[in-house]
Amino acid sequence: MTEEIFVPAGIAPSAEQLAVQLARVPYGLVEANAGAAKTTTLALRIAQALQRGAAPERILALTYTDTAVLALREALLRIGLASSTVARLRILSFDDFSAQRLAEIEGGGVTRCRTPEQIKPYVLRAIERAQTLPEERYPDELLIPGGGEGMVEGLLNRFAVLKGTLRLVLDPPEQRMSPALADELGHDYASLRVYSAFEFIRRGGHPDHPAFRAAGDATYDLARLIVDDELAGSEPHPLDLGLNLVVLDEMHDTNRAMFTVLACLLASNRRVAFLGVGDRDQVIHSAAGADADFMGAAFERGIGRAARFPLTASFRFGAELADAAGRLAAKPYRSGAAWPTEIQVLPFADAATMSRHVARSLQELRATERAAKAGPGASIAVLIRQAHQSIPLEDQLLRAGVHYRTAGFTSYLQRREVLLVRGLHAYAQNDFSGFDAAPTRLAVLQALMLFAGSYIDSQELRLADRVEEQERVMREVAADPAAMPLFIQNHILRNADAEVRRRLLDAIALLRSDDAQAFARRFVAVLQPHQLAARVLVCREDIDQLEQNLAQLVGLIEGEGTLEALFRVMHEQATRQRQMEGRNAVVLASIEAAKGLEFDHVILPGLNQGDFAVGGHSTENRNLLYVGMTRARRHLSLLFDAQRPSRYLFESGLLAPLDGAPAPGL
Ligand SMILES: Nc1ncnc2c1ncn2[C@@H]1O[C@H](COP(=O)(O)OP(=O)(O)OP(=O)(O)O)[C@@H](O)[C@H]1O
Repeated sequence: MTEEIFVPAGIAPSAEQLAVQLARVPYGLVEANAGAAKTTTLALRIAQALQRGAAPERILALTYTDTAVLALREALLRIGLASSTVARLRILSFDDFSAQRLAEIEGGGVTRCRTPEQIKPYVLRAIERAQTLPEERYPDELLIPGGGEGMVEGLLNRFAVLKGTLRLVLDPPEQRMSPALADELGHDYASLRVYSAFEFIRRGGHPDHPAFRAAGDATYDLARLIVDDELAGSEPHPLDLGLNLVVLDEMHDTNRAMFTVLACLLASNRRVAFLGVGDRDQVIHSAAGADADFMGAAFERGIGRAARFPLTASFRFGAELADAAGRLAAKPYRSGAAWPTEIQVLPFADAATMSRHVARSLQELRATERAAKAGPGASIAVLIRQAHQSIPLEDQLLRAGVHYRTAGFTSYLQRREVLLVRGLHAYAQNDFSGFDAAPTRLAVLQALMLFAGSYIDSQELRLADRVEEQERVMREVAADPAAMPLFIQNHILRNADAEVRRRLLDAIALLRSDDAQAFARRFVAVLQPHQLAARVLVCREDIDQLEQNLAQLVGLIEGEGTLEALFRVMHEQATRQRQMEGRNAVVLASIEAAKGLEFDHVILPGLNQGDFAVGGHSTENRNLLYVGMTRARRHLSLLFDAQRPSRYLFESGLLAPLDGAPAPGL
């Protein structure tokens, strides 16, 4: 009997795609380049399973990120599945799926912490606990200067690797931990001791479930239950969902904990088939132990023999871009698209000129589209490496009237440090009328509180009442602009630590003087944002970004001339931003946030030596450019500082080194 084949809308599947769609193998794997239709082919495989009679609830699609969840949903709708059917499929990120299963097992009640700042108090308590345990045999190893504040980020990174790799779960050391053993395990003794104290605190208090979970913890906790054989006796098995099909997108980002859950999932659903897809050159999350080998030999070793399917050509872009991406990633790259992709590589004298160029070309493009009245305009993304790059860009987009939305970071006008400065200026001028919406005034108060050191943002139950009370009072104050100055004076500045208060008051005096030149020259030195941020934020990258954000903000004064004009323009821009239309908006996003998506035009500004390869050349930095440039369908623009092009522009063959020129830098 020949089977009925699902026929998608809009595309004619290639023979390679059909082979995957119709496969009847227990396990299938596809390793293929960006744009080679991996997500679309997963969607086709799902559609075929539905065609064969599977109920949507018996199909599970897993991804690494929330963006990939959206990309898969869109691919399913694009090939013609009804939205009511797509809504019934289980499409989840790995961590959300694990959290859902654990909620079934534990009965819920576990708080999920979303930011490192929310976990910070627990890490500090773990350091304290590790240092004061009476049975500690190497107390000298645990002497940490300065109360451990500066170590929180590094510790969290090490915890993520320990959890992602299940290092201490699969291979528990037989002897008691010692500095020599820690060394053998490839970690330092202090980190491992603080890690056990942290896990003790996280698990403490309740017999059935932990107190809280941060990103990755749900997958780790579920993997632990599996490794410790704690699910084996349950009837039915908590991972037996009667599934017919499991698909996994972005499989290159799989770590050991995820793989353990996947293996158990496939073993617990008797009649399940599996299809995983990925691209080794898109690994940008190796910090949590991601290892592309789980698509390779490790799959065979851990789960079973898999049929391997090719998808050899990119449907997203033409041969020029396939060629450049192939050179960058040093692999063969074919294009199967019926159109050429135009690539522009443009040098600029500085970031301001570059931003003006981007805004002007987008303005012209939208005007041409409007004149042609040809339906929805092209999809456009400006993809940036670091959030602070958005400030001159957003400033120019707002001036040019280009509608945009941000992804992966908040718009610069809403960032905490920018709200802090705008709030200090309004306080200095005793005029909050520029903040015309109560939620923005509330955000200003929260930013001031945060940097003054009086903001409570904690998941700890003993602080819950205080958090709620603080929020209530701030909401009340924010409702009335006239109440802002007194509250800032009496509750924020007065309660701030003496050193911080001095800096804030100096900054206010400088803003009150209305002296643009003094502002440009001295504001950063007076406010000392680095120290201000280091007291409250956890990640070095966030602290650096905050400092860079303020430097960029101060730089905007050049275009304005007076302080009054600068802050008035920001108020006006914030109002204009609230009125922007979502439809046809340009997407201004981090590269990470655009992974899995595609756009007709992609603009990548800032391909400069020293800017793009944050922290120096690494595979992850190269992969970020690979991910960014392969989002483009028809046009790709790479913009760089004429004096210092990134070495990746040479590696991708998009810039030719001049004869006798020095070797390109980073
Ligand atoms: N048979 C086909 N004919 C024409 N276009 C196709 C075909 N199959 C897929 N496409 C299109 O190719 C583009 C890339 O597909 P898709 O997003 O699935 O690639 P991908 O491999 O998942 O990419 P990435 O790894 O970069 O996220 C999409 O626009 C999709 O609609």
